[in-house]
This record gives sequence, C-alpha cells and structure tokens, in this order.
Amino acid sequence: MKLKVCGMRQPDNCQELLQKVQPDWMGIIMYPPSPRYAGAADARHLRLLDAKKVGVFVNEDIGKISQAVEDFGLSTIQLHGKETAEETKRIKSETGLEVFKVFSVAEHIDWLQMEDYLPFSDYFLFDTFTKAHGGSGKSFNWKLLEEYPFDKPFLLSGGIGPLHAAKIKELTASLPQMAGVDINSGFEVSPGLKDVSMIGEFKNEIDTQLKSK
Ligand SMILES: O=C(O)c1ccccc1NCC(=O)[C@H](O)[C@H](O)COP(=O)(O)O
Repeated sequence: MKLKVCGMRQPDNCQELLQKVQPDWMGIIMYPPSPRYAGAADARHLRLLDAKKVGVFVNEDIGKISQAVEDFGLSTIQLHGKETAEETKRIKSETGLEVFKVFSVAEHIDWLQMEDYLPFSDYFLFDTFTKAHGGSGKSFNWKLLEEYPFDKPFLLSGGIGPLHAAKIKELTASLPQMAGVDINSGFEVSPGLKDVSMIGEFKNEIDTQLKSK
C-alpha cells in the first residue's frame, strides 16, 4: 500500500520522516493561503531531499508550476483545484512529470466528469470538499468509492487518522484500484509539523494488514 505524507516543510522533520518511514511521496503545499505553505526559503532545503516530492497546486499558472518544479526538484504535480482536463493535459505534457488529479467529494461523486482526465493523470486522488481546498481533517463518505468505475489507480485522502487502518483494509480488499493513502493533519503536532512515530506505527499497521499491495 502506497503512502503519501502531505504538508511537509521543516528540515529536521522531513529528514526524520525519510529516515524512519520512507513514504512513497512527500507532499509540499504550494498554495499560499495554506498554513502548510512552503515558500522560497523552504525550497533551499527541500530541493536537496532524496525523495519523490509532490507539489500541491490549486488553480496555479503553468509558469509558476514549472518554476516550482525547478526550485523544489519536484517529481509529481498534484492538481488540487478546478483544473480542466485540457489544463491537466498541458501541465502533464509541459512538465513530463507524474500527475495526481484531485477530486473533492461532497455528497456524491460525478464519475462521468473524470473520464476526460484519465489519459493525463497517473493517479486520481479523492479528498473531502472544503472551501480551503485541502487539509480539512474531515473524511467524506468512503462508501461512495464502492462504485468506482475505472482501472486508474487512486489514493484515498481527507481526514485520515491513526484509527483508520482497519477501515482502510476493508476498503482496499474490495477496491483493488485503491493504490494507497494520503495523510496530513491527522498526524500533525502543528500545521506542517508531523509526528513521525505516529506515522511509522500507522504505516506498519497498514503494511501488515495489506501485505499484497
Ligand atoms: O494541506 C493543506 O493545507 C492543503 C491546502 C490546500 C490544498 C491542499 C492541501 N493539502 C493537500 C493534501 O493532499 C492533503 O493531504 C489532503 O487535503 C488531506 O488533508 P487532511 O484532511 O488534513 O488529511
């Protein structure tokens, strides 16, 4: 089971996470209003980290995305706003990087609107709808994913905490397209600072329960 730890920023915290947990991806928030926003000063140390780094963008200009790819040494672009399929296509082709397209879930999921994104997204990511776009700490109704109609792998996100390991196991057993989880505020000491021990325990738990992924 793949693990993305989002909202990383502080040098010691990033190093500790990489040494002790080795997540598949480390998310860096490129959206200035977020309390987890990482700016130019953070790029100086984040660019040196030997990890797959996901830049999380909200309706961002392609020029700024390309600059951030250089400044932070990104491996992956996460599009967390209302980016169209055409914009997603352009960002994918201009950067040549892995792309996660996010769909924010409120009461229901419109599967049809996702079809256009299939060729330009390496993973879909489902997060809880919030006016702040992400990092809400709230879960959506995961049962909605039982109707997931595509082969495209996806990551589950939104309000995941240490007590969700068993529930995640149940979900992934019936949904092989669920490739992993994205965790954030449920494992924080304060915005942008993670409790690495807690993440390590959670990873062990989902890995033992999900040996096949
Ligand atoms: O984390 C943020 O502050 C954030 C702000 C704006 C857009 C996206 C943001 N986070 C992106 C993520 O991938 C988070 O992991 C995801 O929203 C889940 O967060 P949480 O509900 O805190 O687990």
